[in-house]
Amino acid sequence: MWRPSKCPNEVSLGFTFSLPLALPKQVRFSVKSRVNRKLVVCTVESVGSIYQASDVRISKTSEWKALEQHAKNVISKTHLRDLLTDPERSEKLWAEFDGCILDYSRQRVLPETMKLLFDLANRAKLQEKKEAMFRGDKINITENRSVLHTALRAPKETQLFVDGVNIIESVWQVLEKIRSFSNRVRSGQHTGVTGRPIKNFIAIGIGGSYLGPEFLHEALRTERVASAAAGDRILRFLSNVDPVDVKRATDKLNPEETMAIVVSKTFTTRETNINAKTIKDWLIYHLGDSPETIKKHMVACSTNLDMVVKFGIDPENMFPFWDWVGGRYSVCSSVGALPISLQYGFDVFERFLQGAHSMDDHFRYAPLERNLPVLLGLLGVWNMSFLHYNARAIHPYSEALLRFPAHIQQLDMESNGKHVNIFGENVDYPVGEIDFGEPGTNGQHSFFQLLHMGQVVPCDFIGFMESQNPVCEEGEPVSNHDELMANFFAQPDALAFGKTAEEVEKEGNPKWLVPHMVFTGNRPSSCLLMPVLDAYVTGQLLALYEHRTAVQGFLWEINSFDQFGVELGKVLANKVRKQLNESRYFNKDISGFNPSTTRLLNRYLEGSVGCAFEHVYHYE
Ligand SMILES: O=P(O)(O)OC[C@H]1O[C@](O)(CO)[C@@H](O)[C@@H]1O
Repeated sequence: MWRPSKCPNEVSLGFTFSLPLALPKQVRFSVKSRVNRKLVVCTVESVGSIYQASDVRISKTSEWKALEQHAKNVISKTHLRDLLTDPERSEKLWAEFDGCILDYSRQRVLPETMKLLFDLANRAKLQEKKEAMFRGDKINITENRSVLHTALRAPKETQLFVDGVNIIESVWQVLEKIRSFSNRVRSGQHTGVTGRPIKNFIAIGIGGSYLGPEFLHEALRTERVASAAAGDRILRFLSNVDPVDVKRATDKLNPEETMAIVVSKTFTTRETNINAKTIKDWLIYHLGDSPETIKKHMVACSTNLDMVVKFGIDPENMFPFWDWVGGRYSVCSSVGALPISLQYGFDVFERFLQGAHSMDDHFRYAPLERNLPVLLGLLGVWNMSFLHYNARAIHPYSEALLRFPAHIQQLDMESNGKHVNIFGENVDYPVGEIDFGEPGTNGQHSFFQLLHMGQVVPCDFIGFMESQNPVCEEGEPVSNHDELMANFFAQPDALAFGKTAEEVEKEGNPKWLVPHMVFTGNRPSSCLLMPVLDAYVTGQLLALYEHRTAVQGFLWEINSFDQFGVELGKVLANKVRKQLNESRYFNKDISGFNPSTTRLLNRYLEGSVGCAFEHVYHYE
């Protein structure tokens, strides 16, 4: 597939086209064309040979049809209760890598189903697409960008050239800068403006500039090595533009000992900019309005040096990353590296990178049949597109992963929540699940009723061989971690086997009550069993789920790496902001909105602002 790029500004060719060529690498050449009678010369570049407009669309291939038939004629007639009696099947539906075990025998599949899914993966050129991603081809075609979060965790000695630059060298330059800066702050060499050591950090960012680092921070907070390294330091996150979040983030912190880390890829995100401004004012109010205050107490992670400098942050205190790192894939860049290294030390962050890299290599090189992210991705496609389950849940049996479901929710839903394929055509099959989850056992006492008796939601159960914080309570039959894990083992079987009317009756329940107590079962899930949750394992887990999302996007032939869906709401908020400014301070009537919004806005304006500006600014 080919796309026009580098056209003169006034010309938008607005199309992509294919040539009957399948070239192995990206190439560029120029074409002359007449647009509005003007002769223009554009550079045209291949986005690689992985997508050809002339290819048969995935849902029209014989491999896709075979799976549809298989779902209808074979799988629909099976029940997990029966499938799980077959030891050979259980043995086959199991894969292991580097301490991580995936048992997918409770998925509604047979070994034959997996074979058909591998055929589909081959037909979708999964191997080539993976390779194109790792190689740095511009597979994010709508934004003309490479997708190289895997380069963020590549070992220092490796090389990867993108547009003539060895990006691994750039990655490690930033990591080394973070290592040295975090060492200086942690050792007290870099103090606050009043000379006090810095021991509180507020990471200001939203979406991908927040959820990944927060999940990682929570995962490490109770881990032995990381928590010892953190000492009495405090790391908090400020994401929501709700001023209440400012209160929560700054509550009881001494500004003299606090550093704000502004994390924004674009540095144009309204929520982050307002929060950064609010924290800047908070620091200035308490520490004085001198350039030193900002220099000592504010740093940034961004791709936008100009805006960082304009904001007033010393360019020396900016830790860059690159346009080939998508926001939701950015936790391994300075976005996660800086806050986590300040809180826990760089060594802990480096272990996290190593875990992620180990999973990257496995994803890149292991055969499909033993490849954990590929297996998870294929099962996702199977459940969504062939069995039509449109949601899925993640249940980590570890409180330390309490923010993991939220991170995966953004990662996956922002990536695969699409309605057109890579060619711009409507997809004629369901893509993009609704992801949600809670740590077990909390989820069990909340929404599991629906999972057992209501809609069918495929689940991932994530458990750990050992606890981060082992406790044995005298008089109890098992340790607290075993108690937790008893649930990890029980829930998938309860979902799979259910309980028949006959079984309920046998328990002596009155007849009228029986239907209320029947569990239909046949509800699919996967079990991931991992070693104790440390920085390395957290890295493995992250990469596993990042690649699962990519696999699904590759098979569905969608672009998992853009996010235009978040734009429309932002544009409308701009219009509302202008209206609020004009109505509140310049007595203008609400205009230009539909009747429902006009009514709501009028009602809202009856409320009090609760604070005042010194000078009212007319917003344009
Ligand atoms: O890092 P930035 O540029 O502030 O963007 C924050 C987030 O906003 C989004 O663009 C949309 O919500 C995310 O993709 C991104 O992670």
